[in-house]
Amino acid sequence: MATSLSEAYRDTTLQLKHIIPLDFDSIHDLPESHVWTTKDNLDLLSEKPDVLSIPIIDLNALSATELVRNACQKWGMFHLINHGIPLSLVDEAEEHARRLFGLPLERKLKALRSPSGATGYGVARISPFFSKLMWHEGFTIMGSAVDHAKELWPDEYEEFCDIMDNYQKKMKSLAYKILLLILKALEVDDKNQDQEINCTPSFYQSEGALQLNSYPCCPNPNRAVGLAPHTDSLLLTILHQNDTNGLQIFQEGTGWVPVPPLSGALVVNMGDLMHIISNAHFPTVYHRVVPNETRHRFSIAYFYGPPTDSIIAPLSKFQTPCFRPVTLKEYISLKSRHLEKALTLLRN
Ligand SMILES: O=C(O)CCC(=O)C(=O)O
Ligand SMILES: [Fe+2]
Repeated sequence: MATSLSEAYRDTTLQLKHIIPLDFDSIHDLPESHVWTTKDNLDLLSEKPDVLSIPIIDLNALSATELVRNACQKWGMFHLINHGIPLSLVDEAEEHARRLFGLPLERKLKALRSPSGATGYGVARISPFFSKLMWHEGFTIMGSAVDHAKELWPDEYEEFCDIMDNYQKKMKSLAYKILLLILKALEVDDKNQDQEINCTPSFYQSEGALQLNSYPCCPNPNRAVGLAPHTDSLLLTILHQNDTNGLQIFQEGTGWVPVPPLSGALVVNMGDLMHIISNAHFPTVYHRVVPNETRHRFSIAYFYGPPTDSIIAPLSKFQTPCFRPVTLKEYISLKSRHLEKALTLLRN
């Protein structure tokens, strides 16, 4: 039987300190557990001014394929405008994320992710790889949010679920459109997509996950980290960020480049699987979030991938594949044990 995405994430058991976030409401100073130093990977000084910025692409532009190809090659990321997602839906989803994170900690803990689970309230999944904790709390949804939503709001969970369902549905069809555009940018002929993509026909029956992120105002942002540097595992991520800075991407030879929010736009970034499929022509984006002293940042990330049993490999047009084939399930397991080294382990 096919493995669902949440089952694929269920093979690790974590300690509670790597699940339960801080009670941010009761904290006025940065606790030692959250103080990062250069040794802990805190490298804020290399941040570059706003002179560099990732491209803005209009989904309906005649030259969209060309623009996507250039953006993916150089940045692995772009802002997307005219994406067709109603802004009212994005606003509603953000509003409900705020409502969730605004609950008292005791209430949020009712929906705590279980030690071997994939969904619910908790710290970032990458947390066990770092000695210090992050200034962040998250809520992960895979499929229906109903079980956890009932734990949060026993009598009024339906609206939250409806909005998250609708948001995921719309994101999924947008992600599919973007995938087709990217395949075109990689010069995969429409007719030969199944053959070119060296994996099972079910590749297009995608699975996705929704990650709500909250980064409360931080008493000492220069010594804290919102979300530690990482790459996203699946094919591509579509991100909404509220009007608060924080996201940065790492550019080889340049350093950390800020990705300030652009009103009405969504941020699209390549994940590890796209890096594999493109035979490393498109970088997987190494990114992080820095906290803010006066503003509370919220973001909503939709991670889009193929079914977990799909085999992922460089497109067959690449004569010298630099990665060996891998199922998504196997890749998730490699990543949860080796984080960024997982890709290196697949190198031919
Ligand atoms: O909050 C953000 O901008 C980034 C979120 C992110 O990187 C993630 O959820 O994987
Ligand atoms: Fe990410």
